[in-house]
Amino acid sequence: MTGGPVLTAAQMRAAEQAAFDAGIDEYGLMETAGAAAAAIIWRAGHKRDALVLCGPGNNGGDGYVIARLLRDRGVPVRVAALGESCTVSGQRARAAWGGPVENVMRAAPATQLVDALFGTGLTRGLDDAVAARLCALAGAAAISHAIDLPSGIETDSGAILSAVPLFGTCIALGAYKPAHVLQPAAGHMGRLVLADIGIATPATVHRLSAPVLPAPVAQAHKYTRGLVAVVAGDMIGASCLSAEAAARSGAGYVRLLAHGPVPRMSHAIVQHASLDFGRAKAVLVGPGLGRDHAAWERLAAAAKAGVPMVADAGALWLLAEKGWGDLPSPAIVTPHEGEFQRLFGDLPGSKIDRALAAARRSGAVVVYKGADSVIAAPDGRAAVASGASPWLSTAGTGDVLAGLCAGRLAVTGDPFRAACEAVWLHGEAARRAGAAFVADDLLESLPAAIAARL
Ligand SMILES: NC(=O)C1=CN([C@@H]2O[C@H](COP(=O)(O)OP(=O)(O)OC[C@H]3O[C@@H](n4cnc5c(N)ncnc54)[C@H](OP(=O)(O)O)[C@@H]3O)[C@@H](O)[C@H]2O)[C@@H](O)CC1
Ligand SMILES: Nc1ncnc2c1ncn2[C@@H]1O[C@H](COP(=O)(O)OP(=O)(O)O)[C@@H](O)[C@H]1O
Ligand SMILES: [K+]
Repeated sequence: MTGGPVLTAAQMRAAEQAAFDAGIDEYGLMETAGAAAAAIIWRAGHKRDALVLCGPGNNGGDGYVIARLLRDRGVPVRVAALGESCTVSGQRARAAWGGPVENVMRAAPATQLVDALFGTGLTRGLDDAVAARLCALAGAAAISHAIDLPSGIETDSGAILSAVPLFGTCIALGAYKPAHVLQPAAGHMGRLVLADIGIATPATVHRLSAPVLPAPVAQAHKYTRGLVAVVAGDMIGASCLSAEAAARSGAGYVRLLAHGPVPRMSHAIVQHASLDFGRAKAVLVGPGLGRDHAAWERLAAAAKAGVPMVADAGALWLLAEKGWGDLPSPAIVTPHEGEFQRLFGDLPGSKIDRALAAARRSGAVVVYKGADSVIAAPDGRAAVASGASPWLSTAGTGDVLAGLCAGRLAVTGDPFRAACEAVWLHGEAARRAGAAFVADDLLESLPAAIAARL
């Protein structure tokens, strides 16, 4: 499940250095990167007039290469720079451009804007006047491209260091960087394209991609396909949403462990008043569980059963309050921002770093939810889902995700894979549900979302 590598600035520099050590020419790599970006820009804009903004480093160097190659294709191109180039490759690229270089602050707008001011070398926000000029030029352009990153964005955290416009396209060079997939930065890129620059980019963090899901084998029966036990609590609606999602996740059997009356629900979900974990391949605790002593006893009983567990909502609150104890292995925890803070406190670094640290500390796969959801495993792997529908920000969608995690865990037995599949299916169900949906509507979309990935 690899949707493209995600490398920090330092990891990207190490990948480039390894390529140089293996004999790749430094300026040649800039030419390759510039050519890949120019081809993408050409496809979008053809011969529409273009303004390329070039910074002092190698990102600016890419800009000079792009300007030259677009000019070679007959595009009316102007270049505007922020001062001189201060890298050897950047100077060479500027010399190869050979044309006039205007001042960024005075350059007139064009139909196409290419931002090659700063990339992974940005160390601080742009001066206010430069940032305002960048926003004005991007706003005046019909087509805008950011090279590697929109200028003003911190590569490793996705923080906005100075005013950044919304770019039509961002062309990531060689690998994605955390800012391409983390908020708020990712919200400044309409479309994200990964340009191959021909170097190896080994990574343990990837962008989440569409899974390939196995259909049941010919001899399958309901127990071989995985039985999910859902521990219900007083807020029974949430427990039912989770059970319904688990029942549409590809699992063979869902048992709802509810001691009180249950509202209308799929008749395929089997109800038990007692905590019966027999044959369960995964147990889900948390949605609708509550936070009282009875809730704690139900969580403790589920943990004691030794079945692979998904803990969400009320279970996370109780774990934060009373300590982790003996959480079964494997386990998946699915905190949103507030639950994450409560469980793990103020961890340093990006959302990816924090999710990885939490996974290491807890020994569980962590699904750190939000507009950018990070799925992290204790062994250091992570996948980042960005671009999910903001309509998901409605009550109960987390219960659906927790049910999907439990269902896929029962099917696969692999917590990282299960969590990745669940997050993808959740996002895909939301995409299919359209706008202004409620959490229940996601359930309707799940079978089609699964069918599309068989
Ligand atoms: N290695 C390669 O061959 C390849 C690299 N590639 C490309 O290189 C990019 C990385 O290049 P890079 O490391 O030169 O950094 P870059 O983003 O151009 O900026 C650094 C310069 O900006 C300056 N500076 C920083 N912040 C500033 C601010 N707010 N306002 C003003 N100045 C500021 C900083 O100076 P300083 O911080 O020291 O003051 C430094 O001079 C990468 O994103 C990709 O596009 C591709 O071509 C593939 C081949
Ligand atoms: N702005 C957003 N864009 C995309 N996905 C979102 C956004 N806000 C929330 N989500 C997703 O919606 C779900 C909400 O879960 P949660 O906060 O636990 O809600 P609840 O407890 O009400 O079910 C999570 O999967 C989260 O990743
Ligand atoms: K840039």
